[in-house]
Amino acid sequence: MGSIFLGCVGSSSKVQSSNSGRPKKRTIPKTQRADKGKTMAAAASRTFFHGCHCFFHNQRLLLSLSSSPSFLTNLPTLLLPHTRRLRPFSSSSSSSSSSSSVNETLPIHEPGKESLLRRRFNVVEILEQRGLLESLTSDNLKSACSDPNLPPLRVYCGFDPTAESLHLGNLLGIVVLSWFLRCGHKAVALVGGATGRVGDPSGKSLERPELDALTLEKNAAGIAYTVRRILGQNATEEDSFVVLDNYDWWKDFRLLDFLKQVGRYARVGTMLSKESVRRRVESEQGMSFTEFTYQLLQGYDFVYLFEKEGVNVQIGGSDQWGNITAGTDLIHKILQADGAYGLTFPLLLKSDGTKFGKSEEGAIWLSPSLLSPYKFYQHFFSIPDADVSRFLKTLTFLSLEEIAELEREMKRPDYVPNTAQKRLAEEVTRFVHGEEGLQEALKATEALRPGAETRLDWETIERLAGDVPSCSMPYHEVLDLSLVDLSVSTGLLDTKSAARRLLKQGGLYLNNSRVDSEGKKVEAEDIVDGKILLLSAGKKNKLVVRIS
Ligand SMILES: Nc1ncnc2c1ncn2[C@@H]1O[C@H](COP(=O)(O)OP(=O)(O)OP(=O)(O)O)[C@@H](O)[C@H]1O
Ligand SMILES: N[C@@H](Cc1ccc(O)cc1)C(=O)O
Repeated sequence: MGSIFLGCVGSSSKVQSSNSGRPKKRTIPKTQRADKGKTMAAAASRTFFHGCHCFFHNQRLLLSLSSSPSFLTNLPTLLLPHTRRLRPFSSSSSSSSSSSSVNETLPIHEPGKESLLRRRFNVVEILEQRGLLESLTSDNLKSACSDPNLPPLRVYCGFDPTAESLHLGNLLGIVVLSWFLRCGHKAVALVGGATGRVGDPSGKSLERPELDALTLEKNAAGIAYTVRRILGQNATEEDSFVVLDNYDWWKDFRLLDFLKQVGRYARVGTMLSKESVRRRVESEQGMSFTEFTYQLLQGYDFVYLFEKEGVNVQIGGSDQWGNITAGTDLIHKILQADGAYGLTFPLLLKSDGTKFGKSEEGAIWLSPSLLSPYKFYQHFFSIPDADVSRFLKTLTFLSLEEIAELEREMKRPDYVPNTAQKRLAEEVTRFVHGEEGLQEALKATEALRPGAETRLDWETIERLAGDVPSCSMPYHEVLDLSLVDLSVSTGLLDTKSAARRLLKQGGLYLNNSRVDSEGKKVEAEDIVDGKILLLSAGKKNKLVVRIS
């Protein structure tokens, strides 16, 4: 498995100019706020204000909590007035139909809740400390996110349905949304049912292949389900997030209205200067007009969400900077409103420096139907020591103190290898697949460990068959066959001499029990529940044999 690392994690974040594709260290100039802007801002503010929650703490309490092992995992339970489970936005529907998703508006403000407002944890500082902050459109977000006199922020992150599942790279967006939720803010996960039809050119050297409507709908439903599941099982506050689909507001938007309401405010020079456009325009293939317009679609999404849902922060990977600033610019120009922010986080990169994306090879899928919790867990369990600390900071909610302690442990002579990886694998698997998924992964890991005491049953091995190679053989061919021959005829090992060598070294296993004798043959009682066998060559190379 290739190692992965987070690229360009700066010690301090940049505040970038919104107009150019290149980072500049200056803040967005304040536009003059016209009456219309005031109305919008007030409307946005009104919607933000409902259901807000708070943290009863002072600096001392924060410090003492931050030294507890998983203070922010437990933080809502410790500090929030409400500890109810989230109302199942997440499970109320298992698929997202675009028309129903738009009805999932965040609830209306409950009067009297403002009095509960206290100083909040500063989510931007937390992200910065954990290497999850690349750039901000304005430093004002740092104060806006922790000011007790302001309503909670509403933050959104978009995901285009270009595959049926999200992947590890997308998980960063969900983690960042989750940090906002943990710090008392509200979140919107946006599925790009419309933008997925256009294709984001950001970070792509070639035009994306067009997907048919049915595939897009299926993918959108899968992604909405995954985000709801993950945020739902990790949020403790009812009504703190919704999942929307931008097809809902794009499907009836007519071209002439778009040109009048949006296109008129967009400057072609600015659009051309975006990183995603410049690179493609200079390429041999060039860029279609369709993909060129992408930034305006995502830009208008922010305008729409700002106006209708009171969303005032958009987050995304650093490749999204151009699209996010297209949105803040349009909010300034169309609505003449301040108070919209963009925040990007560094991309999770593979060891070859390429973005870990869903259309790349070897994606670590978040959907259990594409990658079992066991395989997901194993991925993190096998991460090189050099990457563990960064992954703990960016993908888990463990306190920095606890991570530092794990780092210290790793340097001790009596350190048990993979202890930190185990913790990482447990935390990330629980976050993505829930406690049940984690237990499934742990059970499978134990069952697959050569020499494990666990008695294997047919169901356990059958479940593993999705994760390891498998084959079928008739009962009469398997019975009495030597293990050496079986290893070769099933393709587990290439040659009989390789099988004999491994057996002598003690590396050949049948149903987790070491095969000691070259003469060992398959007996009726070796066939688990009369249906299945598990062969292992060493720790990692496994094969399931179904008996037909
Ligand atoms: N490797 C990554 N690291 C951090 N964020 C990522 C990564 N890949 C995608 N994202 C973020 O996930 C969000 C959704 O991205 P998107 O839907 O384009 O997925 P994608 O995996 O990049 O798709 P594709 O591979 O088709 O470009 C964006 O904010 C994007 O920046
Ligand atoms: N452009 C984003 C997805 C997205 C779509 C619509 C938005 O409004 C926001 C984000 C991506 O491909 O990564």
